[in-house]
Amino acid sequence: MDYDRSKVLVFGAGNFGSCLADHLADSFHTVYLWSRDEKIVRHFNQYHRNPEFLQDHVFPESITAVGPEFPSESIIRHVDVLLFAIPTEGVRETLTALKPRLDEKNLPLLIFVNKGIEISTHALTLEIIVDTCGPDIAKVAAFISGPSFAKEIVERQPTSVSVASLSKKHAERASQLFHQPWFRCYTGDDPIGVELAGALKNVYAIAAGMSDGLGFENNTRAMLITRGLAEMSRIGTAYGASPLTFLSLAGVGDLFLTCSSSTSRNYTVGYRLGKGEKLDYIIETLGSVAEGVTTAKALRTIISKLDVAAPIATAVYEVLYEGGDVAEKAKLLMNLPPIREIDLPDGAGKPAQQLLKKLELDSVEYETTSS
Ligand SMILES: NC(=O)C1=CN([C@@H]2O[C@H](COP(=O)(O)OP(=O)(O)OC[C@H]3O[C@@H](n4cnc5c(N)ncnc54)[C@H](O)[C@@H]3O)[C@@H](O)[C@H]2O)C=CC1
Ligand SMILES: O=C(CO)COP(=O)(O)O
Repeated sequence: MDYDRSKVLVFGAGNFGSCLADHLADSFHTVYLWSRDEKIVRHFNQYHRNPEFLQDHVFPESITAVGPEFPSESIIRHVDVLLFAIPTEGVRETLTALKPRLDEKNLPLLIFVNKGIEISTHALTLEIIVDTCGPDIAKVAAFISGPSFAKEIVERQPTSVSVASLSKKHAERASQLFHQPWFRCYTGDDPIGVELAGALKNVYAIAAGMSDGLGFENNTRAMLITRGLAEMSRIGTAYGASPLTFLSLAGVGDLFLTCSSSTSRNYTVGYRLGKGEKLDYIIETLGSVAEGVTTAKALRTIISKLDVAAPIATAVYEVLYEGGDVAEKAKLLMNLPPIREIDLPDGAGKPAQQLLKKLELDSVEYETTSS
């Protein structure tokens, strides 16, 4: 596979699929952009603009929009890379249609950029890939996540992301494909952690938006980001992901971005809920996907199964799905009993042991709690 000039088929011509198609075409790759919307395909090929998303942007003429029919076997076998930029709820259906069209002896690189958990199965994308395409394909899939608003990438604002795969070689290939002076990629081997971080931060972005919508300011948002990160790491660690992944671009980087900007759809959903709007109306008028809404539901079940404390995610779920009042939930969160701040995995990192020893304070023991 020649990564100087690859042939890439992007699934999904929404904000992020269009943005990444633009980025890759600008790096001289041959790009096909699939949309199931005939109007987008026609308009894109004629005017090099997307009539629904990133409307102000003119795309390179070299991008070919394809659709609305599912891409044919001939185009799928013609490309080196398949890039999936569709919401998580559409991934199973897309991979099921894709599988019989793949050349098993000459697999392309599969890259996923969605940030969510499937609502009916509580599955991560890695699990959906195993279910639909088998473990051999899941082993070489790469996941890209991190603080990366589509609108800012098309403006070539300096951006960095995490790229994870169980296969080092494939993480490096995906990184090499996207890496540019305006777009840095950092590779890693914890796709589950990267996926969870990307999905969970959306739920906490809804919480941060709610807080701003209620009229709270910087202290409250900083508290939600920090305690949200603690919840994310706790859930991720219970899942078997590395706690350090939550300190990456995919973790704290994206959490910070989406909790602090009205460019985020998830933040916007929370903000409008905080202002008293109804969820159904917000979703109907948002014009784009906010994955945190479905992820909050899947996460509620995961939290109970793993038996981990996640009071912020639980409060978001209760507002979204049980008619909970935003201000009431905020009050309840603030009235939880005081707890120890940092949860440490068993036996790990007692704080500053050497200094405590020197000060003869090492016999003082904290009780370990995990709430
Ligand atoms: N917009 C952004 O800045 C970023 C988005 N993402 C993630 O990328 C994914 C896609 O997001 P956006 O492009 O922003 O959403 P979007 O709402 O702008 O566009 C989604 C696109 O996917 C299509 N789609 C939906 N369901 C589909 C299905 N079942 N089969 C085929 N196509 C389907 C829609 O028609 C639409 O064109 C989400 O998981 C999002 O969290 C990740 C990083 C940044
Ligand atoms: O994930 C994103 C940027 O990294 C986009 O966030 P929203 O989906 O909340 O807009």
